[in-house]
Amino acid sequence: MSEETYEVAAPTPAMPQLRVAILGTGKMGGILLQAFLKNNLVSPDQIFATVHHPERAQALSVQYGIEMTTDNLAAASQADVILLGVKPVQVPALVEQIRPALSPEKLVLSIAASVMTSSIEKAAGHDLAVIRAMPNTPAMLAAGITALCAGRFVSEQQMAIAQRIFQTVGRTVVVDEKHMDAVTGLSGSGPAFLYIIIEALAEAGVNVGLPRDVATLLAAQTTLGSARMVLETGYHPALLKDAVTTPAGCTVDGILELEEGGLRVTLIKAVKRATQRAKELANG
Ligand SMILES: NC(=O)C1=CN([C@@H]2O[C@H](COP(=O)(O)OP(=O)(O)OC[C@H]3O[C@@H](n4cnc5c(N)ncnc54)[C@H](O)[C@@H]3O)[C@@H](O)[C@H]2O)C=CC1
Ligand SMILES: O=C(O)[C@@H]1CCC=N1
Repeated sequence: MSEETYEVAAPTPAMPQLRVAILGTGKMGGILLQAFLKNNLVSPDQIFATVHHPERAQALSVQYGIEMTTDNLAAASQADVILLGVKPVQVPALVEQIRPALSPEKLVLSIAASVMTSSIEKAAGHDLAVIRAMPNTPAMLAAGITALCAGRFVSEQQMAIAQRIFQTVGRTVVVDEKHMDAVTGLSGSGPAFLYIIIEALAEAGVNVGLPRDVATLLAAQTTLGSARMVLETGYHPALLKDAVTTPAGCTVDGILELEEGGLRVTLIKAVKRATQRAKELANG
């Protein structure tokens, strides 16, 4: 297995000096916040998070034992690394709001789909280090993958810091920014596509007589095991498929149905469509 594992994230050393702000602690921001705390990446007094509603800030503050408010500028002012976790269309207003806190020494990590590093740099009005990241929800189990790309003013050291931060939630891969919408359509949205496949396989199991819990277990573990085979053997998926397909056996009959139903083309279209939509999200 490679150094970067996906079952359990590579142990990420604590960064004792680092102070992190998460602005917009929703589904994805919340997953990241919990991972940072669980992995002792930073201690609770080094992390400052915000949400939109004061009541939610209060409740989450108690839940996580951290400073949690609705004051983005105050949170950003206290941090070295500022993670933008709001919706794409909300990013420009957020950057405008925290502009007084954006000095050239700070590192901005944006997980917003669609939003270009250049638009954040421009809104900051100076040479700001911006890294765009696209994590996915299996981050909750440290089984995610985060693609990262650097803006114009990012040093190698800052990219290394970003990788260490996102390694708390799984693997990381550095890509050119021109690929980020495609990454969004594939691995950002991908868990939703795969849950539908798992749900459908389980439904099929029920249809052929299995109890639902057994069918769901079989479908999910088969998906997990098959993914591990691709990652850990390095074999092409087609070769692994061939090994399952006994001549004149039952698998080939199932494959025929999949091809006739257009599963392959449908998945390609789904990723293409999600990629296309990812390009538009920054504009609402
Ligand atoms: N959900 C996912 O699987 C992934 C989401 N993303 C990106 O993460 C971002 C957030 O997505 P989700 O977590 O799914 O949405 P969400 O709606 O759960 O989270 C957005 C959060 O922003 C907060 N918020 C809104 N306005 C705010 C403001 N002015 N100040 C502070 N907080 C504010 C809201 O209270 C909410 O908690 C999006 O940009 C999305 O593209 C990226 C990768 C995967
Ligand atoms: O659906 C979305 O827009 C976000 C980005 C990738 C996953 N969720």
